[in-house]
Amino acid sequence: MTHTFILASASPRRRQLLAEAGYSFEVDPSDLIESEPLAGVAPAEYAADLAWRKARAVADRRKTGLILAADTVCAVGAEILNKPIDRDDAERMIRLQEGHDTEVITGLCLYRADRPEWLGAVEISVVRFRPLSDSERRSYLDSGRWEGKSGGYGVQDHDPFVTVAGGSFSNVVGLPMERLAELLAAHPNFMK
Ligand SMILES: Cc1cn([C@H]2C[C@H](O)[C@@H](COP(=O)(O)OP(=O)(O)OP(=O)(O)O)O2)c(=O)[nH]c1=O
Repeated sequence: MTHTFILASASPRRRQLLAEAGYSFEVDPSDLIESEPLAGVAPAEYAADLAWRKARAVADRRKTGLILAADTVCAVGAEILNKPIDRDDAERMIRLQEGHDTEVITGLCLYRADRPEWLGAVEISVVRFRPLSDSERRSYLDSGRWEGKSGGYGVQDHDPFVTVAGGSFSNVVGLPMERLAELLAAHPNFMK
């Protein structure tokens, strides 16, 4: 079964995952300015809230249609890692994650602009981050592959220092495809 979504995202990874799974959709990014997490906010709460706000921003503009939005963050303990703002920030994030099992959390929101009604979910995967030598770290940071990616890495880029040790791979890349399919199957009336 295919569904027509409005994908409220500028992420090429989300676009690719949805297309590969055979969903029909158009792209209309939210352009939401992502606020930094407030102290004490749990990563799952933060990601779910941002996904909802991205969906809501597009729903307000479009007035009709089924909006799909997501937000992915990495977490080391309670510390939330968003997209690095520059190379130094990427280095800070990489160093924080080295030698740890980290969590990658994606908040997902399906929002019906015409009613309005929404469904939300949060998916958590575990990523194992091995320590890097100084020269490995430097050459990785020089590569710029950290740009636009939460935590400063892309598990899909096949960098040898990160592996998914638990949970969904697509969730780490930005969209938990299994969870999306479950949500749609569990709420058939939502689609009508
Ligand atoms: C951890 C990780 C994140 N990412 C990406 C997915 C997301 O594009 C990005 C997290 O930032 P997001 O704010 O979730 O998304 P975005 O700004 O790219 O796009 P939009 O808000 O318009 O939907 O990090 C990877 O590509 N690979 C990874 O391994």
